[in-house]
Amino acid sequence: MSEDRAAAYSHAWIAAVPKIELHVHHVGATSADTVADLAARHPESGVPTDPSALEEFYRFTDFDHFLQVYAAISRLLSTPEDVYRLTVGNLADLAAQHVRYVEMTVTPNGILTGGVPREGLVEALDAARAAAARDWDLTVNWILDIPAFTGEPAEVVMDLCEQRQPAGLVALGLGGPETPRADFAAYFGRARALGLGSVPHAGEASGPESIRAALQVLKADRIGHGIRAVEDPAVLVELADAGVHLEVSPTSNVRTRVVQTYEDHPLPTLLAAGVPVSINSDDPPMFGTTLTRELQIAAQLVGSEQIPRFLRNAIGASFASDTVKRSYLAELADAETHARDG
Ligand SMILES: O=c1[nH]cnc2c1ncn2[C@@H]1O[C@H](CO)[C@@H](O)[C@H]1O
Repeated sequence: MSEDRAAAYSHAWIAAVPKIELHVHHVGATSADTVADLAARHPESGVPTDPSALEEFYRFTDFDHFLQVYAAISRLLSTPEDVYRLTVGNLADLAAQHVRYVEMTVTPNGILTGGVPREGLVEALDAARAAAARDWDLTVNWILDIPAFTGEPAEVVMDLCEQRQPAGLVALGLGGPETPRADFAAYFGRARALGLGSVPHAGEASGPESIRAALQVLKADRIGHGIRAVEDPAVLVELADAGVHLEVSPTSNVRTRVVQTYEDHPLPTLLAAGVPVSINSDDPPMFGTTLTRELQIAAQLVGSEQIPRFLRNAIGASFASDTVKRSYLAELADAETHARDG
């Protein structure tokens, strides 16, 4: 990693600043201790029951290997209480980093496969969301995603979208393997007709053509990752002109081996091209990181003076209410003033 530039904002300031998280996967945000506890109840799962052994389990050989591990952890959830405990724990970890607003991506398929009933899943998410608002002043909205595995049933996800469940559902996502994005056109058309946002992953494991399809066919409001836009200057221009925002997670890209090292990360090129970007944590414990650390890494890659801009981009590209947006922007402006004062 390049050495820190004359830091406008210190690592301590970044740790303390109020934050926004737009790209974090529900099960992928689970602490090692919670995963180990769940695994102890499912010895057949092959997931380590010792938190320190999880570190090795989380060493991914490539993106597909990462997806297999993710699926194994999702299947550990077997009751609504499991889902509630896991979700509240994950939201507490965000609140402790001064996250004020999160859009968390839930993959219903992975959890229902483990035997959690659909109503139980929805109730657990509703209760966790209410607890976060009450106990930590953390506003939570949800994105439901379709895992793009061949043959995976998407109607489960669409049914929940139609019922507007869970409370605070704001958008439809598309995760898992990067099969052609255009195959999912009908689902995203239905979601948009329901007033939901379109936030597919693209340009992570596959090239810039997936970003073009996400833009043109899925009418993406934002794109998960999208970093491989740098392989096609025309796609960079398309993103910048349309003002479509990329949710960038540097450590995720290094750990799934989409990018070889931090120095190779395309973040500086995206900024130079005028593409709006935010910094996110993706699956933080699985990648040995946190949102705070991702922002500190971004500061080292492109200069800490960019951090307030990333946070403003994030709230601007979010599906938060105007009230939440206004109150966050005031808090952020305050934090900037204090950095200058002191
Ligand atoms: O970085 C990521 N890229 C793509 N999918 C991801 C990522 N992190 C977690 N998932 C999750 O993997 C599921 C497969 O069961 C996806 O649906 C997605 O939510």
